Amino acid sequence: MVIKVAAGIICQDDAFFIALRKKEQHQGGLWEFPGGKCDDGESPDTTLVRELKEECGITATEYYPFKLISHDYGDKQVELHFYKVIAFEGIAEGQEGQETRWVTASDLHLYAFPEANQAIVSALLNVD
Ligand SMILES: Nc1nc2c([nH]c(=O)n2[C@H]2C[C@H](O)[C@@H](COP(=O)(O)OP(=O)(O)OP(=O)(O)O)O2)c(=O)[nH]1
Ligand SMILES: [Mg+2]
Repeated sequence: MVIKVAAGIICQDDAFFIALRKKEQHQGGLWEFPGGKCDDGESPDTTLVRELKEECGITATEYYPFKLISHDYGDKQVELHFYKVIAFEGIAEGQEGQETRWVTASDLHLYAFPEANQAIVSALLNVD
């Protein structure tokens, strides 16, 4: 079964907001763009807004689809809907005790991301 996920590449002043996945989570100990699984019948847009509120305390107001990545981790198959979030209300802060950082594109290589994110990290280096 493929797990549908929405994740937000939150952009502000040439930096991106990333969060450290908890050790006990799938792909734990690696950095991520905040987001989570779509509930049954939920659109990725709706998931994105819900998860960013829950995990980062922000309300995304302007966002657009950036890349769709399907990846098989062996134990889990995911379909990741990555969005660029270019405007939001509130201050982005980890709401679940997770470590977070604002990182420029050129510093993203200093952080270890899940395998499925490699194409995103490369695209961010080339695009912005
Ligand atoms: N959020 C997020 N998930 C990612 C990224 N890259 C990546 O491979 N994933 C994978 C890890 C997980 O298998 C899945 C997302 O699950 P999640 O743990 O964020 O889901 P959730 O927030 O609904 O968490 P939970 O309630 O199940 O704990 O997608 C990423 O950049 N952001
Ligand atoms: Mg999550």
